[in-house]
Amino acid sequence: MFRSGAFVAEHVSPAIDEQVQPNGVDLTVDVVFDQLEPGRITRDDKEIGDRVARPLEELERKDPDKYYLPVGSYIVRYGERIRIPEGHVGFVYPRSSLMRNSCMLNTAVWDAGYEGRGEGLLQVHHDVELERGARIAQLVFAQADHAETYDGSYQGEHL
Ligand SMILES: O=c1ccn([C@H]2C[C@H](O)[C@@H](COP(=O)(O)OP(=O)(O)OP(=O)(O)O)O2)c(=O)[nH]1
Repeated sequence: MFRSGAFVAEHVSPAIDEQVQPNGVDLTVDVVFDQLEPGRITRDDKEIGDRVARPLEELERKDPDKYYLPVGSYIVRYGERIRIPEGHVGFVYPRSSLMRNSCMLNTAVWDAGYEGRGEGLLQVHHDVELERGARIAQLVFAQADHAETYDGSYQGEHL
């Protein structure tokens, strides 16, 4: 069973009223990164390629609160601290207005016990303007059995 947005909001901070939806909580964009170098995934380890935060303003359109993103792919860090409670698994979907603007957010599984400010893969298929702090995604919780809780290398990231 998927939980209500009000329940999800108890595990997301900050979560103002505007972010709380019937079935989940909207997440905002905090930082957008360009990946600079290849990463590496081996049988027993992984390495994240170097990245750099994109500037918040561009030469011709000075507005320090906005990202102007040309077609490409980017890593985004969400603005909220997220905690996945025991007995649950989290999923993040793009906000439909993002998708309707030819952009997509690719996401993975959010494990029970994880806590941090997570990341997503933003695919921009048509240039787009995103204000820092704008809502771009929605987190939902499903109830789930599990043996252990998350204890990986991303635990506590960006808190
Ligand atoms: O779109 C997502 C999905 C998950 N996470 C967070 C929550 C999740 O619990 C954690 C680790 O995800 P996963 O287990 O898929 O990553 P991994 O590459 O297997 O890392 P580890 O070896 O630490 O398990 O990353 C995100 O930030 N973004």
